[in-house]
Amino acid sequence: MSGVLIRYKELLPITENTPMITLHEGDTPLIYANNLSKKYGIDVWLKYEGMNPTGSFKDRGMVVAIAKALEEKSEMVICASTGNTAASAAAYAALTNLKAFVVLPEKAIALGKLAQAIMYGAKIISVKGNFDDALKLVREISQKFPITLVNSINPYRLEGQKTAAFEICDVLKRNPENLAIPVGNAGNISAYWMGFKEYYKIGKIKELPKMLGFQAEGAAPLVKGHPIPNPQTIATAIKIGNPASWDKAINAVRESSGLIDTVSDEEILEAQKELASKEGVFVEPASAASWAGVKKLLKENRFPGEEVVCVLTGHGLKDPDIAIKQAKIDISIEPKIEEFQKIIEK
Ligand SMILES: Cc1ncc(COP(=O)(O)O)c(/C=C/C(=O)C(=O)O)c1O
Repeated sequence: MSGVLIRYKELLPITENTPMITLHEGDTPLIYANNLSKKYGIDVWLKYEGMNPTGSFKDRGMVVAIAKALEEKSEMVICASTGNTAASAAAYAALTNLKAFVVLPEKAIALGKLAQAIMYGAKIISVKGNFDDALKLVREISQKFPITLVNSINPYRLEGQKTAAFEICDVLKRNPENLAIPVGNAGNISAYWMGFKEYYKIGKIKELPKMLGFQAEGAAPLVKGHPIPNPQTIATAIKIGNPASWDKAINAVRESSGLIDTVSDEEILEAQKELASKEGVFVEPASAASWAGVKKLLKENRFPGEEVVCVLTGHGLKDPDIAIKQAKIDISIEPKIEEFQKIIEK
């Protein structure tokens, strides 16, 4: 049987009472980007987390958080979300007959994610504010009501998400030299670092990678060094002004001698297009921040080394609006072969 709970049982907080649930999350592709590696002169690997059951890396952590909630006889779960946590919580709650409340910043959720939360049957609550306001509210709710909070402040979330670091090392049979990752609420960069350190401790890898975190220019509290009250970016998944795992993320960057930097919305959209058109890997804008950041470092001659694994955190179909806005329908013709003839002869 596949799934995160089974595959890394010994390294997860699993007891004999933990229900071994799964939507067959994890074991996502680690793709060698031939074209990008050739063009940019470094080895580029893509960890395609969009291939998880609900289309983002959130499933890794959610399966552990929901399994532990069931073990603790919880009947309701809640999360604030920019969309992917909500989609994942709704899916695993559906699987396990838990009631899920998802609290979303109004008018800021990508279409695909909203569709998922609706179809999986979550109770959708839209708040008049941003993600940070929503997170503050759900923290208060989970203190006051018998509802398990499943945001990445729930330690079981990071426990599950660290398994992506294990998978990368298992496939490469070593640690990667550098890991590039988008940073919003900062749980994922913290979870990867936790995973690499655990693998190092048990002798599975001989060295530790540098952690290269990237935030959107208009939503970069970790880079600016203070919360951003009104974060702005087209990459709605990382439109977060006050990350819950702030200290863990800074610690991961510091301990790994890595860095945290910003990328513009333009650089994000360019990277999203390049990943799709050059490697056939379609990711949502926030995910492309990892590749956009590597390109920025290469351009400024600051890239540390010769290899990188870019974490591509969510599938491109999550945010079709953004993708369609980038495209233009090239040609419209009468459905006649002669019309096509004119095109191909140009
Ligand atoms: C596609 C995608 N890429 C990157 C991030 C940033 O990860 P963290 O730095 O661990 O927050 C998110 C985060 C989304 C939420 O926080 C949510 O869904 O509420 C994401 O969906």
